[in-house]
Amino acid sequence: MKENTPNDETSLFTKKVSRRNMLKTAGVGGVGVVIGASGFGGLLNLSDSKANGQTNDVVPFYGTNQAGITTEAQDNLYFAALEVTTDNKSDLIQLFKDWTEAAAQMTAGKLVGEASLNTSMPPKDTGEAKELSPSNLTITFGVGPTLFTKNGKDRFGLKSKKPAELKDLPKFPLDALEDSWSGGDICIQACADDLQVAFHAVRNLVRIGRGKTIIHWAQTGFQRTKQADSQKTTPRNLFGFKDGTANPDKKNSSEMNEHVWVKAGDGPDWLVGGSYMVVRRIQMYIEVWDRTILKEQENTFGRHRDSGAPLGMKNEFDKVDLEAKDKNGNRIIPEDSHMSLSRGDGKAKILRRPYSYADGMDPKTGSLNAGLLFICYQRNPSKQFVPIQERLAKNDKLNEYIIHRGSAVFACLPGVKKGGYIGESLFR
Ligand SMILES: C=CC1=C(C)c2cc3[nH]c(cc4nc(cc5[nH]c(cc1n2)c(C)c5CCC(=O)O)C(CCC(=O)O)=C4C)c(C)c3C=C
Ligand SMILES: [Fe+2]
Repeated sequence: MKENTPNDETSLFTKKVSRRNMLKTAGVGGVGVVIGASGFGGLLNLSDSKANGQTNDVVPFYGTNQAGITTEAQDNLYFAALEVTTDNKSDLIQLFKDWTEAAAQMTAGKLVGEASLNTSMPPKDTGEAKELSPSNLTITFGVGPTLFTKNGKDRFGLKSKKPAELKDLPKFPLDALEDSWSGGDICIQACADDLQVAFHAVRNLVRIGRGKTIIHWAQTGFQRTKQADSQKTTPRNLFGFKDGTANPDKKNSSEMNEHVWVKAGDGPDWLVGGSYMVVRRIQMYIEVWDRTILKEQENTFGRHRDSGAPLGMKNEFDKVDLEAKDKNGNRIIPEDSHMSLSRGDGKAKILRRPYSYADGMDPKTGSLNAGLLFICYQRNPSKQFVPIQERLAKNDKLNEYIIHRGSAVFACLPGVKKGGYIGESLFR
């Protein structure tokens, strides 16, 4: 553990702006609130910093693409898959409008709706994020195949708009999928550097949707916090390995255009600027893994555990040579290792954005109920996730230690401009 370091001038200027301070600031009409900077020679004018968009933990909600896809992964996730219970298209459109307004408020660190002193009504905002900073909250909305047609019914007249790629994944060998962890008409992925902020976001959206939607399944997720790893090294999964090393570069827009964002000609125009999300809830047999010798663990992934380097190499980002042989002519990186199979010829890439989960213990076995909520984004699941998972499901050494329990595919909607609403292009 690192020692606490005293606040310095820089940290004062990057001090997080809490929802309470933002409200205070809004209430004084442009006159800045000065926070305790005396003695350090610096004053932070919250009004100015907010007006200039200088708060350091706000991810802009509006944009060409939705946030939460190429955004650097926050520490926590709250994911919900919803079922739509209304059959009324206008109600559904109004819901997306209401969600857009609330999501824009919450990601900016504000409360939902106007504050009210009416004690005869439930408050508009549920309150648990009141003093909390925006925490880099992102809220990402997606629509599942069943929003378009369910049990043969076209409830919202959207059937003709359904993209060919928006369909259930094929059944893979060893799948043990449960309905209670699969599918959904709509998904909400809320990510934040504070779990209470992420939970608050989903809770308030679900509350707004009451009478029109119900929760089908939900999952919290975590990774190491950036506070615990100030170097922001690649996070490790619950098997202790660095997970995310060979991801495409989120900051490289041409890579994102090639692998992540749907383009004109890929399918219906309403999804241009969106992306397909594949979610798999994968249970990890932690106790079995913990009894496995290190050499076998490393052969399973094809990487060294501590450094994250490809087997036979020293550093995490050293070039991978799947053909490299040892002095006996054997491959250094086993052909059935997770890296070898997931990489394949290296052409089909996905943007992985997974979170670990830990949900108590399995009452049947007494073992820890933990795993990975594997979330990935791509332009075309049939050409990206599916061929990779087909190779993994057949031969991956990792299959001895994991089991897929849930599966869902969503079309994540394009981004929204101020004045517009999420899903506008679909309902137009
Ligand atoms: C079908 C897609 C994938 C599933 C499902 C999946 C599950 C899964 N992965 C790990 C841990 C690691 N995965 C790593 C690399 C990696 N995994 C996939 C795809 C799926 N993984 C890809 C495309 C890659 C990159 C391959 C490459 O190009 O090198 C690694 C190695 C480090 C890294 O690059 O991130 C680890 C570790 C777990 C634990 C898991 C299911 C529980
Ligand atoms: Fe993987």
